[in-house]
Amino acid sequence: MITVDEALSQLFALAQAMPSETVPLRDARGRVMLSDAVARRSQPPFAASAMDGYGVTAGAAVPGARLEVIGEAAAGHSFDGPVGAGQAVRIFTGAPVPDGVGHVVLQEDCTRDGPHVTITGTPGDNTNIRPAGGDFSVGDRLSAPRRLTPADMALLASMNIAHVPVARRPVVALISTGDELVMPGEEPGPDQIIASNTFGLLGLIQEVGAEPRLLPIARDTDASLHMALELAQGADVVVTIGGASVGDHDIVARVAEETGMQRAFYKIAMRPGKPLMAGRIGDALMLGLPGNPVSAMVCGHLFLLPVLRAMTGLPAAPAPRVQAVLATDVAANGPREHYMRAKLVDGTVTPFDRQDSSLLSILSDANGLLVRPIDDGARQAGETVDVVPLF
Ligand SMILES: Nc1nc2c(c(=O)[nH]1)N[C@H]1C(S)=C(S)[C@@H](COP(=O)(O)OP(=O)(O)OC[C@H]3O[C@@H](n4cnc5c(N)ncnc54)[C@H](O)[C@@H]3O)O[C@H]1N2
Ligand code: MOO
Repeated sequence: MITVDEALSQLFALAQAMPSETVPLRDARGRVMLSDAVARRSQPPFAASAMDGYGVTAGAAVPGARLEVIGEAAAGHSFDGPVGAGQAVRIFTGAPVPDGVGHVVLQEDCTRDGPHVTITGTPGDNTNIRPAGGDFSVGDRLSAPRRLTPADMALLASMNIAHVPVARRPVVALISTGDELVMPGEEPGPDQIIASNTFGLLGLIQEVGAEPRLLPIARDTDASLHMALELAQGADVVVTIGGASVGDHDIVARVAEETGMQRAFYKIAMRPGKPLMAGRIGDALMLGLPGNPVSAMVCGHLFLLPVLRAMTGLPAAPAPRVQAVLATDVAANGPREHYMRAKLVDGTVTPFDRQDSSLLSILSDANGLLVRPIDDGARQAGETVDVVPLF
């Protein structure tokens, strides 16, 4: 058995980088931008008013000043002439600030009478003027690689970038295996259960912006699994679920190898998730996940997602961890790294009492995996531990 870290390094070495494609900004949410975006303009492109009010010279922003209103500036409608001593311009939020204006006095601090305005309040030190380029300037960069957030999309739009070079979404073929499985909505026989892992993994794959391809459930026969693997051709990653262990019906490793899979490793010193296998099958990376529902999902978080991120150009890094304070004592750990389903609240982590790898209700309740290193001693409440946050 190899360690989780060793397995992850091998997976990163096996993972192929996705080619770049250009997408319209409207389709860029969640995609990984592959090269720096360079601002094509400054924002704001001109000194802009931050408030509705009156633009006056710097010296005129004093209580009692009475000024002649010589024009109006609104967003999209600038006032061209300069503004001098004794003059004011009616101005609105977002309008270019005319030459000569050093202060925008809030209209709440002004009283208008016909062609004049009197400052009746106290303007204060804030000029209410946003300097040109105060947000960003031409040539400023949004650095790549990065997974584009809604805020990034707004920033790119503001930089006048309409198309973005992004990594192609990795296509992930998902093959559940087992005679006992039926799809949700179907009528299971008395000895059957619903293929749940498929949907948990589908969600994880979607979460990182990859493209799941749900294949029919493969039955526990060579022919059925061969057919499923054939249908997976063209995918960038082939994920099988179940049939990875040592039972008579656990045929995935053998059949995949007959199909040309070159195995990189099999079995990890971890709990849950021990019978994980990986290799290459044709041009694709193959990940054979254990069938126990929680094992499959934990392997999804710890291996599949980091690999998909790396394939799209993000740094090859393990699942992010945070530190938390143990709420309860935990017993010494054994020779496998243990990822305990746990609840993380305000920096304090509590493992669930029941840790069986079949318990999806517990996994659904959990929002973190408490990491117990190999042969870690007993730990007391109050000690600091690592937690992999779940989503
Ligand atoms: N003698 C041994 N038995 C087992 C070992 C071992 O080392 N020696 N390892 C155990 C561990 S750990 C795990 S994990 C499981 C993994 O086994 P498989 O990958 O072969 O999975 P299956 O046997 O096919 O299924 C296990 C369990 O999960 C259910 N399952 C499978 N696929 C799905 C799915 N898509 N959705 C929902 N549930 C699924 C399946 O019905 C079984 O109940 O092996 C242990 N055994
Ligand atoms: O490793 Mo199994 O995944 O412990 O249930």
